[in-house]
Amino acid sequence: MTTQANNGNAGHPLAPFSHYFSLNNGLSDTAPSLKRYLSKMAGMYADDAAFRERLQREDTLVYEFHELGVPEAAGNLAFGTSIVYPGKIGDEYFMTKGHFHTILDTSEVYYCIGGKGLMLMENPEGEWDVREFSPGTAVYVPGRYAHRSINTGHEPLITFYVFRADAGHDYGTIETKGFRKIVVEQDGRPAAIDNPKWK
Ligand SMILES: O=P(O)(O)OC[C@H]1O[C@H](O)[C@H](O)[C@@H](O)[C@@H]1O
Ligand SMILES: [Fe+2]
Repeated sequence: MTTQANNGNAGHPLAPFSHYFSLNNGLSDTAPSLKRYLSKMAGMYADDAAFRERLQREDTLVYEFHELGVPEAAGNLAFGTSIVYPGKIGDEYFMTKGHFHTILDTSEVYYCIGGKGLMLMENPEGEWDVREFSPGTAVYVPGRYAHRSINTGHEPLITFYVFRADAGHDYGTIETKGFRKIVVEQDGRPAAIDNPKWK
């Protein structure tokens, strides 16, 4: 049985609820997913020519995620699944936009259900890291770290995430500066290299 989140009364405790996500494709059949198509990611990939060429052919679905609308109140947790599809723009793997949390100090956990990939992370102090996703691996994204999921495999990368519901998403910093590193295929393997566009 699946019951929906009670979206009202921010600041009041939610009633208990449960929700279904498929272990096969990460999707829920009881709530719509938010879909991010390639056209929403202009300027984010290093190879602008490859981006334009792909977009002319098709506005590909790069990733989608379930967001249940848990009120952004202190004490609540937001959770759901995220599915990044396999593909590349030039040599750079399909990925999420990535974001800092508006409340910079708030962390997040991702648990990989399917596929293969990396979590790319960096903080304002310039420290960065990549952690591998494979089914069964949980990745802890500490507070202060911007984070981007990257699919380095040939199947959808499916993760389940949980974070403080009032954390907020800061996309502007990544949209204007980018991540310090990008992940590209080199000699058939993923490699984190300096982002030529990083400002
Ligand atoms: O927000 P993006 O960087 O586009 O990534 C998409 C989504 O990925 C994960 O599922 C996060 O937990 C969500 O909070 C996020 O919105
Ligand atoms: Fe996040």
